[in-house]
Amino acid sequence: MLKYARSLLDSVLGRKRALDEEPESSGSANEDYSNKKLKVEDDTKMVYKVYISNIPTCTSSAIKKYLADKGIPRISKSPQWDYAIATYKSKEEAEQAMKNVEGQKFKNKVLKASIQESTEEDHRNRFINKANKKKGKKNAEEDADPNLTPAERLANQVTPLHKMPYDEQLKKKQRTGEHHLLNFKRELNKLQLSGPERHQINWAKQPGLPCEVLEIIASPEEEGYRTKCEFTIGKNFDGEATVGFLLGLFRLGIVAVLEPSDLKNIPISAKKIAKAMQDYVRASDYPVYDREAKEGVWRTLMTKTQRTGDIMIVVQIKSEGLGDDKVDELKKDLIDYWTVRVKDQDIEVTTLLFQEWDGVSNGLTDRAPTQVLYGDGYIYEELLGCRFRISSSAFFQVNTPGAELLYSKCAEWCNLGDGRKTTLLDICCGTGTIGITMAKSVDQANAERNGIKNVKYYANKVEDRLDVFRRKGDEEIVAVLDPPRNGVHASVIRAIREAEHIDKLIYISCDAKQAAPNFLTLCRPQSQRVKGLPFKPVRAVSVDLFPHSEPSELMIEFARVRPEEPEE
Ligand SMILES: C[S@@+](CC[C@H](N)C(=O)[O-])C[C@H]1O[C@@H](n2cnc3c(N)ncnc32)[C@H](O)[C@@H]1O
Repeated sequence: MLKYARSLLDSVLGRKRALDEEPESSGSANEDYSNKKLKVEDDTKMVYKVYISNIPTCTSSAIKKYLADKGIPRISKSPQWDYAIATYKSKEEAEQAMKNVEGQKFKNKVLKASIQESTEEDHRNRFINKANKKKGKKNAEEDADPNLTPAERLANQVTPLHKMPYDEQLKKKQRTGEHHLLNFKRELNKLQLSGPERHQINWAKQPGLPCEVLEIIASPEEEGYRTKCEFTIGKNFDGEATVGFLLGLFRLGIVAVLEPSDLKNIPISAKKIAKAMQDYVRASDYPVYDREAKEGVWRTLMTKTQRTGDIMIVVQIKSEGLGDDKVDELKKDLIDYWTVRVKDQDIEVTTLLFQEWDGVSNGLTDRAPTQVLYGDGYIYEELLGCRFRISSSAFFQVNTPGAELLYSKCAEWCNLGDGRKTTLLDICCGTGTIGITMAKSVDQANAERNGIKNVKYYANKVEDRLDVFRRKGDEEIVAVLDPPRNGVHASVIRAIREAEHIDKLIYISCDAKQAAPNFLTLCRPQSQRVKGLPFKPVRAVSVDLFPHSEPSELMIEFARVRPEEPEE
C-alpha cells in the first residue's frame, strides 16, 4: 500500500507567503493624492536631497520622530545608516530643512546637514543602478543606459535573461546547477573531521562533479507560462494609475509602476486582466495606494489563470477610513465589473476574492482574511491527469507543463510500482501534487480501485511530525522532499538520517544555494549530533520552470551510504 505523508495543508487552508520589503520612509498623513512626489513629469526638473549625518546607527523610529518635530516629516533611513535623507522638489524647502537640523543635538551627537542636487532623471537612474548592484546584476550599466525605455528596464529587472536565446539560457542554468553541486562537495570537504567516520565522504574526494548530472529539462512553454501573478497598483512615471510591477526597489526610492505588457513570462490572459483592472481603477473615485505616504485605496491585484481556463482574481484595498457602506458598495461594483462588464473583453472569471489590508506590508497577506465575492473561492488545475483544487494562498507550481516534466522525472527516479510494497513520503507536499500524481501514474489500476485512498496526510509542519519518519513496516520507503526556498529545519534532515529504513531521498530545490546546509547535514559523516548513516548524491538534473528568469529547479537523488558498499 502506498502511503503519503502530508506535512502542511497550507496550500489548501491558506498559510504563509513572502511579504515585500518594508519601506524605510515615514509619511505625513494628509496629502493631496494628485500631488505625489512619485509623479515625474519632467526629467530635467531638479531634486534636492538633504543628507543629515552623524546619527547613531540602529536609530530609525527615534530620529524619524525627532526630525518630524523639526519640520522634516519624510526621511529615508536604514538602521545601519549613520545618516538620513530627505528629498525635496524645491531648493527653498531643502534649505529650510537643512537650517532646521544643522548643529542640533540628537542623542548627544551634533547633526550635520548638506544638500545635493540632481535632475529627476539622474535621481531615478542612480536608484536603478543601486538596485541592480545590490542584486549583483551584471547589466547594471546597461540599465543605467538612458536610451533604455522604462519598459525595457522593467523587462531586465523581472526577466533578466529575456534577451538571451532560450538554448543559451538552458546552458547557463545547466552550469549553475553544476556549480551548486561542486560548491556543496567543496563545503563537505572543508569540514574538519578527525574521527574514523571521515571515510564516509570518500566519494566527495573524487575530482569533478559529485554525481552524474543529466541534461537540463527545458520548459515546454517559453512564454506566458506564469499561472500566478501578483501586480502592484500604483502610479506610472506620468502619475497615472497603473496595474503592473514596481520598477526597482521601493526602499531604494523607485516607486513607479509599469504595465506588464512587454514581459515574456506573463500570460496574455493575466495581462488582459491587469489592463481591465487598470481601466477600472482609472475610472474609480478612489485613489491608488501610495506606499510611501501609506494612503490611498487600491493596493494589489493577484491573478491565477490556469490551463483549465479557470481564473481567480484577488483585489486588495486599504479600507481604513472608507466606512462599511462605501466598502460594501465597492465590493458590489467589483462583482458587477468582473462578472458582467468585462465579459465583452473575453474575461470569464471563475472566482473573485477581496482583501482589506490597512497594514504597511505590501502584497497579499495572511494577516487579513480573504473574502469570497464571487464563485466558491477556488479554481482547478489539471496536472498529469489529476485535478487539483487551488485556493488563493495555495502554493502551486506556476508553470504547469514544466511541473509535469519535473514530477514525471521524480516519479521515474522514485521507481515505485513494480509490485514491491512501497511507502512514499511526500515531505512538504503542499497541495499534494507529487504524491497524488505518482499514485496515479505509478499504479493506475490501484489508484482507480482505491480512488487514491492509499494516501495519508499530516497537516503539520514537518519538524513537528518527525515521528512519521520513525515508523517502520516491512515496505520500502522512498522520500521526496520539495521544501520552500530555504530548505527545511536541520532536525528534519537529522530525522531522515536516523530513519535507517529510508534509503533514497529525492530532494527538489528551487534555490540550491539556500538548500546547501540541508545537503551538508544529509551527507556529512556521522557525529554525536548527526546520527545515522549519511547519504550521498547519485544523480541530479535541473528542470527549468522559469524561462527568462534566473532560477531553475535542481532535483538531486541521494542514496544511503551503506558500510558494505564502497563509498568511492
Ligand atoms: C516548494 S513547495 C512544494 C509543494 C508541493 N510539492 C507542490 O507542488 O504543491 C513547498 C511547500 O512546503 C510547504 N511548507 C513550508 N514550510 C513547511 C514546513 N515547515 N513543513 C512542511 N511544509 C512546509 C509550503 O507551504 C509549500 O506548500
